Amino acid sequence: MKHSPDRLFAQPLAEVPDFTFNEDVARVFPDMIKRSVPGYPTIVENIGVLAAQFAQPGTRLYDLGCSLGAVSQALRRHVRAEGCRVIAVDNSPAMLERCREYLHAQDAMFQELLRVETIEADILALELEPASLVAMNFTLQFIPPERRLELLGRIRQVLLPGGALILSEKLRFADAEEQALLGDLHVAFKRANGYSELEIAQKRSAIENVMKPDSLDEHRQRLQAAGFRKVLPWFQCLNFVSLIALP
Ligand SMILES: C[S@@+](CC[C@H](N)C(=O)[O-])C[C@H]1O[C@@H](n2cnc3c(N)ncnc32)[C@H](O)[C@@H]1O
Ligand SMILES: O=C(O)C(=O)C[C@]1(C(=O)O)C=C[C@@H](O)C=C1
Repeated sequence: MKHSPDRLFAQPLAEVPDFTFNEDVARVFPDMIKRSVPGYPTIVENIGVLAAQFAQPGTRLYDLGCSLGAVSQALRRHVRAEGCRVIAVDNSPAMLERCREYLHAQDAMFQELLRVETIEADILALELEPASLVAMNFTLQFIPPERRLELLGRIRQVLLPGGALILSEKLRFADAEEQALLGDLHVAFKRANGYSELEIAQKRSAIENVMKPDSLDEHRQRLQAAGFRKVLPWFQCLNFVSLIALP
């Protein structure tokens, strides 16, 4: 599959539009997310490894906000429980079209083992069914904050005993000094990955109205309010974290 380097914000824009997961973003997304999210390849691969410990035979594994299906592909590489089915959901037609192509390319190796169904839908409107694993890799931060508890509550309701939610998010920090330092370190990460000051600034203004990160405390409290009994971070790199939440 052909994907291109991310130069979406390289030229000065008269006005920076709000960030959306459109065709332009879908085309450069593998490069964009790898250069923007510290630890992304490690997180994705290890979601597969963790999922293999929670997946139960004959159950559903959800990948909510699947984008190009990186997590679904990792699930296929690692989960060995019999008769599981991956349900990959995204509301961006551009993302989902490419996701289907990538998964199709992987079918030859894994179709027998782990079937994948892709669904173009708003996860807030989707009827969830019983599942042993739900992964939301950098998706909740794009859900309107006032809808997050309700969504997590519905996920908690469908999770089977012994299952898990794996939730990865960008973090904000209540402490101003921590916020400033980790924000600066994240900018340094982007710079080290070849983004210019202009690209970093324009991406920030594109994303600030659409992506609303929470603090780790807010995540813990909300997950507990949604009925999860245990929340444990298994990965953090700078201001990006991944949590395991147990029903
Ligand atoms: C940062 S990307 C996720 C990256 C992906 N999980 C991965 O690991 O490569 C966020 C995705 O969530 C999707 N999304 C945002 N809001 C959504 C919603 N309400 N319903 C379904 N998908 C949504 C976006 O279209 C986008 O593809
Ligand atoms: O915080 C940023 O600047 C990011 O680029 C983060 C982030 C994300 O966490 O999902 C935002 C959107 C992009 O699609 C990829 C990465």
